This record gives sequence, structure tokens and C-alpha cells, in this order.
Amino acid sequence: MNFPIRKFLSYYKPYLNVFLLVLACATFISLLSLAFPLLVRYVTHEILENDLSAAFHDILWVGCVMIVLVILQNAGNFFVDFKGHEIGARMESDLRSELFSHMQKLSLSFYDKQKTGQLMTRITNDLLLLSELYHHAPEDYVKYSIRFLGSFIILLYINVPLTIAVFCFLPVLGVLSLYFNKKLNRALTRNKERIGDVNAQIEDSLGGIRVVQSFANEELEIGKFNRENQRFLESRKGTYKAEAYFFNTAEAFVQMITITVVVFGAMQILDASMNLADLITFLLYIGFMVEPMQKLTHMSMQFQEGITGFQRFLQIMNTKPEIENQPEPKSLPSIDGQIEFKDVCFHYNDRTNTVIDHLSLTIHPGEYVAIVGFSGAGKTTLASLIPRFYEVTEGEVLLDGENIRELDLHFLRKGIGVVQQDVYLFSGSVMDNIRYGNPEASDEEVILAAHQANAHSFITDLPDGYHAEIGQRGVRLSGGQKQRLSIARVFLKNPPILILDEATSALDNESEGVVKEALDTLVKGRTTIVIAHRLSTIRNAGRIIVLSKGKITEQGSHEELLRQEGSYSRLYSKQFEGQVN
Ligand SMILES: Nc1ncnc2c1ncn2[C@@H]1O[C@H](COP(=O)(O)OP(=O)(O)OP(=O)(O)O)[C@@H](O)[C@H]1O
Repeated sequence: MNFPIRKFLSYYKPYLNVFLLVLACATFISLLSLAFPLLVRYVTHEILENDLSAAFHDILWVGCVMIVLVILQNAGNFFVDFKGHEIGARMESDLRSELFSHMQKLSLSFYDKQKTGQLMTRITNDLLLLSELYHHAPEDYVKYSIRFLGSFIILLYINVPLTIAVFCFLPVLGVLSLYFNKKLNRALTRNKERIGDVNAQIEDSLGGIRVVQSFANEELEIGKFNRENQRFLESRKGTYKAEAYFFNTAEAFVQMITITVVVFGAMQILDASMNLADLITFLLYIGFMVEPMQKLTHMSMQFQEGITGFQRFLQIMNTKPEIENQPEPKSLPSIDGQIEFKDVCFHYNDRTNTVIDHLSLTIHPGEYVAIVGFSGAGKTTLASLIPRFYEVTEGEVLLDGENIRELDLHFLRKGIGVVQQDVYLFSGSVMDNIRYGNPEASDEEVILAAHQANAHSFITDLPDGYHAEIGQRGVRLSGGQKQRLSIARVFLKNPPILILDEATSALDNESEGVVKEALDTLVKGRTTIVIAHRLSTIRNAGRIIVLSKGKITEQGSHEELLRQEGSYSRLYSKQFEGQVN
């Protein structure tokens, strides 16, 4: 197995001192536990078989020693249990935080290929299993190897032939263990994929519950969920079958060992080559040897689960963000807002088709440019190349004359405000959502932004005003209200460049009026790119760009384009006739 052990171990580093203390404590407890059967042997062999007049005093003395050992052992166990688990939980939390931070930086192209539910499984369930491995594996290995080796040495001292007979079983158990480990590993990986699918289905069905109910498709969703649930069940059945084979075969071997000891030990007593005290001690130590072997099966399960969790964790951690800062990224003192596309080509990762095809376009500072075209023409894609949501495949995009690849990504994105048709609001209050545009903003600035976005009056009408909780994704607000909050957010961000992607398309006439008013205030003094289906909304644009199959086919003012009687004019007449506007 190609396992990155150094990386795996590196997560112990911040907790190394406490971790070593836990291991030392586990070693100490294991050594103490080895003393118990020896004390029993001392009582049965040394005390009871010799001078019985002093036996009472000696037995009491041994009893006291045993009580002290029990207290020490349990105090040590408490420390190992508590601190060990705490270290495991802290490491899990570190990994989770690292994974989440990494995910925040991954490019949109990564998320285009992933299901959110699957990613959630990785960040929760996988890491939970990993923490168990981090904590239990070293402690268990120390504990059980000491007990195993210790009992082996003591048994050799008591009876060599019987010890060798017992150890003959071990290679078989080892081979068996290796064989089942492979099967278990495969089964556990499958389990994780399946639970990821279940989570993805839950996220899909519950995230879209409004759509589900509006189509009355509850049964359809239940059917889809049950299919995933069933697949998960089947994969778990497979795991349990492999586990059951493994555990029970191993258990049978363990029991065979005990039988061997009883039969051969009793025979040795018969021919006087062994005494009863030694057989009792032998049987007690068998427990010590058997326990690690029994735990070995559990440990290997835990090990496999943790390892597959870690491998899945690394899969994401090793995914490089496709879009990153260059080694020495530039920032400009300020942004004027000139945007230039120079012979730009772009296709998505699937490479099925060229979405932007050798396109050149200059947008001047403060200009109001509309992009129109049929659905799928590449309008949204073109706009998303400006904040580098995706990287151009050929050519370059310049901001104020600088290639955006060379600009600091944070600086670039801070300078661009995007208002989309599909507004994403976070759970929390109205205030929190507007402040998302500038987390440093004061309450007064938030309220001013709400005023500018025509949102203040509806916010103050809400039961808790600015502190009203808006529900997940803003379910308690209307479409127009959500849009006005998203505009207030951009007011607060105050970027010199704006991208309005169908910002009013989903609204009715009345809401559209209020939102449009807010947008008209917002665009003042900023370079604005508007993507619109309803051509009536962009008649006043300084320039209209007509896009078709990723190329600019026409550009000019509304009147100029109508005069040209080209595709814009046809599109416009069609909408006009169809009363779309
Ligand atoms: N994330 C993506 N991954 C792969 N292909 C995509 C992705 N987003 C869009 N496309 C494809 O790119 C092409 C252009 O899509 P885009 O959304 O830019 O068009 P549009 O002109 O904005 O369309 P609309 O007006 O319908 O929003 C389409 O063929 C679409 O299928």
C-alpha cells in the first residue's frame, strides 16, 4: 500500500508531548497488568504449597499489592482514555479545519464535478474515523505488544513445549488477517462512497424541497433516496459478511489455542512434568495473548477505516486549486475599471465545446455594457472570466492594462461585484447578510447600504427588523426582497466593477421596478456589464454586445443595432411581438 506515512504522522506534532505521555502511561499500565498472573502463581505455588502457618499473612500482603496495582492501573487508564481521546479529537478538528480551508480555495471547476453531500461525508464521517485511528492505534499497539511479548517470555519461562505449541497457530492467523484485510479495505471504501451518495441525495432532495413539492414529486424523491439507501445497505452487508468471516475464523483459532493448552497441560500434569499452579498461570496468560489477537481483528478494522479516511482526505488536499495567485501577485493602487479581452478562448474542463471563441473586446472605465444573445451563447461564461472564476484557455483578460493572472486574486475579486438572478443568502440575520459585503462595516453603514438598495423599508417592517432571521437561503423573504439584500451587499462592498447577470429576470413587474431603481443607483460611476434576456431592460446601455457561439457578432447602441437589422433586431422584434418585455 502506497501510504504517505510521514504526512500521516505529521499531525501528531502539535501534541507530541502529551501523546508521548499517553504512550508512556499505556506502557506502564500494560507492564503492571502482566504482574497479576505472576502474583496468582506466587500464591498458588509459593504460598499454598509451602509453610501454611505463614500463609495467612502472605496472602493478605499479596492482596494489598494487588489492590495498589488495581488503583495505579485504573488511574493510568483514566489518563490514557481521557487525554488520548482528547488528542484524537483535536487532531480530527485540525484536519477538518485544514480540509475546509483548502476547499474554500478550490476553484469552481472542482465543484462543477463534485456532489456537496459527498464532500460533507468526507469532512464529517471520514475524519471521525480517522481520529479513532490516531488515538487508538499507537496506544493499542503499545499496550497489546507489551502484553503479548511479556506473556510470551513468561510462558517460555514456565513451560517451553507448551508455549511453542501455542505459537504455532500464529503464522496462520497472520496470513488470515492479511487476506481479510484486503477484502475489508475494499468493502470499507465502498461503504464510504455509498454513504456519500446517500448524503448527496439528501442534500439534493431537501435542498430542492420547494421544487419537489411544487411538482408533487415526493414519491419520486423517496424512490431515488430508497435506491441510494438500499445500495448503502448492500455495501454494508458486504462489509459485515467480510467482518463476520474474519472475526469468527480468528475467534476459532483463539479457542483452539485454549483447548491445546488445557489438553497438553493436563497431559503434562499426568506425567508430572508440570504442576497445577503452572497450568493455572498458563491459562491466565493465555488470556493476555488471546486478547491482543482478538483485538488485532478490531484494530485492523479500525486501521483500515482510518487509512481509507486519510486517503480520501488526501485526495482532496492534493487537489490543487486550478486558479491561484502567481508567486508575486500584483495589486493596483486603485481600479479604474478598464476591462480588455484579448483574443480569448475558453472551454470548460469537459472540453466538449469551445464556449468563448477568439473573442476580443474592450470595456472602458465607467462604461455600461450589455451582453445579449441566445441561451448558451456564453454570456455568463464570458463574465465569469473577469473575476477569474475560470481561467481562459487562450488569450488574456486585462484589468487596467494588467493581465488578471498577475493580479492578486483577493484584490481582483474585491474590485468586482456580482449580482445574479439566483441570489444566495446565508442563514442568519438580515444585518449579517448585508454585512457579508464588507465584514468590517458598522451598523450605520449597513443601514445606509440597505437604504441605497431600496431595502430599508421592507427590513424595518420585518418583526425583528435588521435582526430578523431570514431562514436557510432566505426562505422567509420574497424574490425581490432577496435581490435587494444582495444589492445592498454589493453597495457595501463598493466595487468599481459590476456584473449584473439576469439580476431582475426572475422578478415580477412591481419588484422589478424597485430592484431596477436600486440597480440604477448602484451602477453610477462603475464599469458595468449587464447580461440580460429581456432586451427592454438594456435599451439604455451605452453599448450592446451580441454574442453567438462565443463570438461577438454585432455591437453598438440599441438604435444602431436596430438600424443594422441583424440578429439583435430580429431578437428584439421577436420579444416585442411576443410581449416578453
Ligand atoms: N460549469 C459548466 N461546466 C461545463 N459546461 C458549462 C458550465 N457552465 C456552462 N456551460 C456550458 O457553456 C455554454 C455557455 O453557457 P453560459 O451559461 O455561459 O451561456 P449563457 O449565454 O449565459 O446562457 P443563458 O442565457 O441560458 O444563461 C453552454 O453550452 C453550457 O452548457
